[in-house]
Amino acid sequence: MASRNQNRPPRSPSTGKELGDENPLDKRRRLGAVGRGAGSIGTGRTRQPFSAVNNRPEVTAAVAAPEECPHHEFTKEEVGAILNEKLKAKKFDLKAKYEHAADHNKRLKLCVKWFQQCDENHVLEAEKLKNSLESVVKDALIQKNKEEELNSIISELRDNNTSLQEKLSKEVSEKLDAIERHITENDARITAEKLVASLKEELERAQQEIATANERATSLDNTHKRLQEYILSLQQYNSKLINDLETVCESLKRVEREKLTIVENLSTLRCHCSSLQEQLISSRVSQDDAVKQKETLLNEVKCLQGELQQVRDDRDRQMSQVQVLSTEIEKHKESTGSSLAELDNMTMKWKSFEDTCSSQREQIRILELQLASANEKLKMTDLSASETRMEYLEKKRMVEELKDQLVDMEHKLVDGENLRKKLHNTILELKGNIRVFCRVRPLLPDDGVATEGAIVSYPTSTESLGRGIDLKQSGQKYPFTFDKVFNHEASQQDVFVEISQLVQSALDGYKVCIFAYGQTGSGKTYTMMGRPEIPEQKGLIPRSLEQIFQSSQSLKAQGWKYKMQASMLEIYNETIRDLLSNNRSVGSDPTCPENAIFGKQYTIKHDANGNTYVSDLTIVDVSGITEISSLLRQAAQSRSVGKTQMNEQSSRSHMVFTLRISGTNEHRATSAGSLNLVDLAGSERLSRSGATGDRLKETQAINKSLSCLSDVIFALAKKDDHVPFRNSKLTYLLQPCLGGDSKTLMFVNVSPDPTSVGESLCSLRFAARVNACEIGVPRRQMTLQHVDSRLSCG
Ligand SMILES: Nc1ncnc2c1ncn2[C@@H]1O[C@H](COP(=O)(O)OP(=O)(O)OP(=O)(O)O)[C@@H](O)[C@H]1O
Repeated sequence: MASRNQNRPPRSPSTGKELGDENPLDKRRRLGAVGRGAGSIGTGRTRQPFSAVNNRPEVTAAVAAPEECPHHEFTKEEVGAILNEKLKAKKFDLKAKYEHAADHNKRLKLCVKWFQQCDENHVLEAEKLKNSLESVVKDALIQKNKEEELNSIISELRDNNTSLQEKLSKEVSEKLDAIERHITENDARITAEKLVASLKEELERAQQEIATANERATSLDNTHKRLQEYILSLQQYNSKLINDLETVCESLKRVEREKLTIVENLSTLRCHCSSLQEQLISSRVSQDDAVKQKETLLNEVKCLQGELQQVRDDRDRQMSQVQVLSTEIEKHKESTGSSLAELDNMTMKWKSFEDTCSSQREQIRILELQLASANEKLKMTDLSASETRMEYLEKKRMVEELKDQLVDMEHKLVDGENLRKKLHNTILELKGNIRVFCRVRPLLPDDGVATEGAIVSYPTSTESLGRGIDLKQSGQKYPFTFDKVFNHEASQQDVFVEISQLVQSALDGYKVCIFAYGQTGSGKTYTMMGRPEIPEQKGLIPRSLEQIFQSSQSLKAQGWKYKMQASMLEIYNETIRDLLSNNRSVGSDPTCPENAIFGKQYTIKHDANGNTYVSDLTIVDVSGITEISSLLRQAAQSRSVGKTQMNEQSSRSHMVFTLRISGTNEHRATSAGSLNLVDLAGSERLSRSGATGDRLKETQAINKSLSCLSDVIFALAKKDDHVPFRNSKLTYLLQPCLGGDSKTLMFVNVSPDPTSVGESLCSLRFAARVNACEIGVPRRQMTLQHVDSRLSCG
């Protein structure tokens, strides 16, 4: 700032204007004033103010009354005004003109006088100035010397000054730089301060975050510890399970060995039993003979006793006769009057009677001997009969014991089989595989006739008993093993027994999916739905629902309450259709556009828990089997069915029945399970189906979605990163069941029809692929509060 003032030109002290801007008259006046001032100093006269030095409004007063003020000082403008003044009076007003001219003259005189005075003053001043100039010149010489000195000093000073200026400019530039630096530093400091402030905020935030993170870390640590404990307990449980598994496997082997020995024992026991039964029968026969013999002997004895009695009666009678005769003889002898002839006669008679008596006595003795021997025989027979009876009772007891053993063994066998199934299921659950059951339907009247025996057979070896199936095609045998194989004799109840545990787990909070796959007419709909109106022919869907309702009723005693919601849809030609919608006309042609429910989107969505939802789908709250039965009837009537060359009533769509089960318990535990039962449309070769028009379109859509299903299965089996679930509505709908954490079971239905052997082979190969698929360990959606938080799971 100082340097800037230094560079400025000097200002006039009176006007404040810069002197460089001063006009020449003002300059002259200023100099005059200086001169007058100087003169006044030199002459000692009173200083005459020269108003030209300033432009104050004295001018007007001077012009107005010059005659009244003989020392009036004229300004340039006044002089100019007086000189240029013209006559303002009228042309013919000479008096006025004269007065004006006199006045003008007066003023001019005054002006001239003032001018002369000024001039005198100037002369005086000039002299004074001259004198002073001389003294000044002297002074000037002195001054010049001084000036020279001063000049040298000045030049030195200039040099100094320049160097100082340079220094100054340098310093100024440095200072400017420093200022700039300072500014930048200031800016930087401000930004740094801002940064510091923001950093402080961030620090605070970070500290807060650290604190929360620490809290989280501690909680995570706790969780980690708990998890580690849980993992440890799981590992222990796992190792215990593995140990259990090993022991169970060993016990299973032992059980199987025992089973084998039991089976052998059983067969030998059966043989023994049958021989014993034969013996029993023969002993019964011999006992019967002995009894008969005894009876005949008893009859004989009775006859003989009768005869003996008769003989005894005869003897007694004859004895009484003899006595009568003897008394008569005594009478005759006493009377001696009877004739000797009569006496001889009588003697003869008596003798003959005596003979008869002795012969009869002999007969009696013989008969008594016979009776004794018969009695002996009877005793013997009785003895042998009682022995036989004893033997029979002993044999009977043995048979009973064997029967008990047999029942025991059969129970053991069933228990062993159940244990094996349970272990097998546990192993599968641990492996996370899709389970596959195979079902072969009986031959139907419309099926072809096999030329070289049946195409389906079942191996009888212990390891594949009930699990193996062999398919014969062109003389070659293709063996397959599944988790269970049901032959054509298996009833609906036999099939249901095997899946009842799986169905039960839906109540326990698991997602369960059962679907039936197979060529058209192989028995999928029969297996899944059956004929609900005939009790023995009810399929898996009605049976599962009955079981679920019964179990939910019995679980009420343990404080569980369940809410169940049912929905049913079909995927027909890649379009979802609501089977429970009341807006839909029943039994109608699926290809007819009038059957579409306008405005309904039916889009499939999966949530984070792997639950599937279909928008706009009718969901019905159900609380009993009667409601379900009517829903199933409604759905069956709405389903798209058509006749094909392979099946009278062929399902032309994939049908999905879903029952969502949510349970709550008094202890605030909750479970959320679901049961998905799927009856797929049947695969069929276009060449065999004989389909045209809409049927052809349907068949193509069915085959495409089933091929998408097989693509998904193959990708899962290969553990591909990308599984094409979205390629079809069916696979996208089944995504949580195929690629998630649900318990999934597939039924592969096989037709024993020899003309379908190619399709059956394809189905069995596909099923074998499915059986090898690992989809993950089933996860239970269950929360248990107040029990053990570690057991809570999604
Ligand atoms: N286990 C069985 N016992 C008795 N009859 C059966 C059995 N399985 C299937 N059937 C009969 O076979 C015929 C075809 O069965 P179903 O309609 O269930 O086949 P599908 O595989 O569902 O065929 P589509 O895929 O064409 O619908 C029906 O008449 C059914 O009653």
